[in-house]
Amino acid sequence: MNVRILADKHLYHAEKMAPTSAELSFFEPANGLPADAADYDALLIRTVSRINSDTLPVAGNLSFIGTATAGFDHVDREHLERIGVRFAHSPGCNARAVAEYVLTAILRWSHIRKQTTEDLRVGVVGCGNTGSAVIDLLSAFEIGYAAYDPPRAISEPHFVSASEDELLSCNILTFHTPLTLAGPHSTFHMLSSSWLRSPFQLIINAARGGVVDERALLDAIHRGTLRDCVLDVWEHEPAFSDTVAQSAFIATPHIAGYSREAKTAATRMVLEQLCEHFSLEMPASAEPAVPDHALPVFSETPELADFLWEINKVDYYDSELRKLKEHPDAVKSDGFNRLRTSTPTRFEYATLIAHFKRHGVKNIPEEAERLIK
Ligand SMILES: NC(=O)c1ccc[n+]([C@@H]2O[C@H](COP(=O)([O-])OP(=O)(O)OC[C@H]3O[C@@H](n4cnc5c(N)ncnc54)[C@H](O)[C@@H]3O)[C@@H](O)[C@H]2O)c1
Ligand SMILES: O=C(O)[C@H](O)[C@H](O)COP(=O)(O)O
Repeated sequence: MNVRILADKHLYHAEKMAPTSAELSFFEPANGLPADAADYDALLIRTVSRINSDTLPVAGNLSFIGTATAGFDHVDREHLERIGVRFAHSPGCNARAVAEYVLTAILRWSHIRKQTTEDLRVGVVGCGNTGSAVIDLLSAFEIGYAAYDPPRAISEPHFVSASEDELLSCNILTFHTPLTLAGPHSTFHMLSSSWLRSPFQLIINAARGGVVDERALLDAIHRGTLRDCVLDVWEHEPAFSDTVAQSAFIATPHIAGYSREAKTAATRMVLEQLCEHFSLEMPASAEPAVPDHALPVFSETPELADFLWEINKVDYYDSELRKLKEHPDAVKSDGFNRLRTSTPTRFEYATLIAHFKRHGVKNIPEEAERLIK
């Protein structure tokens, strides 16, 4: 069978990793789903393409849709089941990348705000792939945490969730749940004025816009019960509120999970499921290699927070996003999407540190060893 695949043109390395026997075509997601999408056998998307009964009323030839992402709130899975299309995603593909973003943000914040990490207790909301990776890094740096995930405690008897009271007594909250609009554990506006009655030093949302009520967040900042927030995701993405962005300690355009390792894994995982579905052979794929020019110079050993800030791209995304402020919504949304798709993706810390050592970079902080998995 000649399998015809239609893929988002920004799907990382799709052309290098797709089965050679399949025919691969691309679409520009900014223009919506192409009218002929259902003529293909398989569709590969990212979070920016919504799949539901309006965008894809009938399956046509399609028997497989895969999103090369961990989250799938952009896909109506019940609709796909009704029209007989298999759905696949890439669970855990970017857990480590998001965890490194969160650690970097916490260390940067505590460095600038002059807080010692011993005084921090981080409430991790949602302890699946990403929340667990965050906990691994917090543990590696001896930062206290409370693991809050009541649904997981129900499905996994060995997992004990922190109580809501324990969670709300933390000074930092970081969110790692899916966005769900209904059900007993719905997460829409999970962080609202009710939880924000408790004082917090820092709120981090690298899950989905909508999990955090931005209006309640701003109110808490204005009231002084919340000191700072770090936002990677926004309620009306790709549009974002200037006021919220300007109030944020760090504001980024949904790139917490954007490492080359994560992007490679995301594409690979979804293609493996596609190959299994169509009985195709998956070609061997190589891990991304760091280009030689990416070498920092440290005249003396920096603090870990500065070292990570220097070698990460969070600072770049943050300053570029802020430059979009006060533009009309269409320009901001376009800029937001462009920043996400045209910025060369970062490498994870373990890869970078190994590369620096190989090339004799001096004065790497000793604590950076804890980032090697
Ligand atoms: N910013 C980014 O780049 C980025 C990257 C990856 C994932 N995400 C988002 O983060 C979400 C989580 O990712 P993951 O890979 O860890 O998913 P996952 O499915 O492995 O884990 C999600 C966890 O959240 C828990 N949960 C669900 N409802 C909850 C509730 N009401 N209270 C507490 N816990 C709850 C689940 O029980 C589960 O353990 C994704 O769905 C996606 O939306 C964002
Ligand atoms: O859910 C996910 O995996 C993340 O939000 C992911 O980083 C989104 O990636 P994109 O849709 O931009 O490729």
